[in-house]
Amino acid sequence: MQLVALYTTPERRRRRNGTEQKAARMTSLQMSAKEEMVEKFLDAAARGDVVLVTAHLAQLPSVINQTGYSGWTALMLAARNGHYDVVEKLLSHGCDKCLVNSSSQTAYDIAKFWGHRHISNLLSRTDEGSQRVLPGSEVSPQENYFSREMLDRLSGKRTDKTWLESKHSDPDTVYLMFSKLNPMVSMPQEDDGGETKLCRFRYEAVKDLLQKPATVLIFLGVEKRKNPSSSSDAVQEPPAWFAIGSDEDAVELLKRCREKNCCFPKSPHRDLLKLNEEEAGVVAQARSVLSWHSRYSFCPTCGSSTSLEEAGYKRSCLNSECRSLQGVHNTCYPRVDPVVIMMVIHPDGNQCLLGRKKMFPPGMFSCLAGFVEPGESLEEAVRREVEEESGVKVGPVHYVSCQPWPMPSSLMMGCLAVAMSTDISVDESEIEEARWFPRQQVIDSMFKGSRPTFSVPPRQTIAHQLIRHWIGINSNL
Ligand SMILES: NC(=O)c1ccc[n+]([C@@H]2O[C@H](COP(=O)([O-])OP(=O)(O)OC[C@H]3O[C@@H](n4cnc5c(N)ncnc54)[C@H](O)[C@@H]3O)[C@@H](O)[C@H]2O)c1
Ligand SMILES: [Mg+2]
Ligand SMILES: [Mg+2]
Ligand SMILES: [Mg+2]
Ligand SMILES: [Zn+2]
Repeated sequence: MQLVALYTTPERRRRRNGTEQKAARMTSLQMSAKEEMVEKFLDAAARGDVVLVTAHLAQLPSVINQTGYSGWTALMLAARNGHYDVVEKLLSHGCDKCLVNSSSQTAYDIAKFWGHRHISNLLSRTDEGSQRVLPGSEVSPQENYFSREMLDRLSGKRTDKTWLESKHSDPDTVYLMFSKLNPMVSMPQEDDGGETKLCRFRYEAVKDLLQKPATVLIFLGVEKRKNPSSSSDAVQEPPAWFAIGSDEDAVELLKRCREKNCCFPKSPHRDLLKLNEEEAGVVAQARSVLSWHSRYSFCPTCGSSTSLEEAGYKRSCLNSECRSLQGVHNTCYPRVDPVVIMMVIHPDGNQCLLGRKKMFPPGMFSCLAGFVEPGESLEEAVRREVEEESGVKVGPVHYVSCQPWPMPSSLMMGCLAVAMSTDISVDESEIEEARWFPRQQVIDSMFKGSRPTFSVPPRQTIAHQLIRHWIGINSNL
């Protein structure tokens, strides 16, 4: 294993490799203020100056994962030099512990190589036996795309008709427009960083639609307060958000919007992954509830018509004799389909099992996944789906994090699992190919290193995050 030796000052650090030699030719005057700050931050981390590290993070939070000229992050430097308190501080600020240096080492690899066991334990909490390949809980919870909640759902208000009506006509209320389950968005312009944005409407622009019987209106929640202590917030309620599902012609709906480049995306699997994290969370909620309404127009118990209640969160049967009106029935409420998605680790701890479906883009491999069946635990669903799809037998299973997946309404529960057998025999009806991939090959593909032999799904998918998670916690030393 190749590890660059460590330096404690920016000057010494830059002398180490090609990039560094180039940087050494650069005087500090030529460095931009930002670059200089990054170098000072990295130097503080390498020296174990937790006070200075904290000050830099407060001044410029984006510095946290920067690598500077050495290609090492602050976490790697602190892990190299055994600075436990700096590692702890960086983790508590949400630093990315999966990043690798030019030798494909994570901070965990580095701490382990240099014998800082208290730090490698902090970075992964690895134990003996099967725990060796199946490390424990994350230091900070992982947040997946579609998971962020920018709205407070205020479910208690769903039955408060007076409050809801006052919010309908409130000039601050935000309405999102959906056609065939897709939100109206403005497509990226050159000057806005390539982000797709939701089109937001006010009451005046949509009030005629709210009167139409075919319109489905969902109360999504009120904006979470960013600074709850501010005095103006105490008197003013934060804006409420609603989603409108309309059956009007999409071209007519688009005419209502004054923004440029508006459309209803044709490919949700691609286009809904381009929103910012906050809007993605709102779309996950709205799209799943709207899709439930579109699929459950009639009572699943007796087939009668239903009425929409509780601000879009309930459908009640209109047949007074129906069983669904006695007691609580899950047919009346929006459905969520649980799915397990798993990163299966080889018993040697250094390879993982990935598969590809026929519909995947050429060369892409991903984690295996499957629907949880009735009366089945998460762990059993993982074992059954992996064996069905690849023939591999799985032992211990650990939950990592989950992701709402609004196509139309899955909850992806991400797990790590240890294989107990290694022979692969794929179920060709579901999977075209499954293979064991060595860690180095996965790192090369993930970080576009040398000669990637395959591709992984985009960062917005939990599959991608599970693969990164494994790279970050599992060393190949
Ligand atoms: N976010 C991600 O990273 C990610 C990655 C992989 C899969 N997924 C999602 O996970 C879902 C499940 O994965 P899978 O397709 O491999 O599952 P799977 O292996 O269970 O196979 C799917 C088949 O199971 C059957 N099935 C059983 N219950 C079902 C239900 N409630 N709804 C629909 N079909 C059901 C159908 O015949 C379907 O074709 C997919 O729909 C996909 O959208 C998301
Ligand atoms: Mg399956
Ligand atoms: Mg599957
Ligand atoms: Mg299945
Ligand atoms: Zn009924």
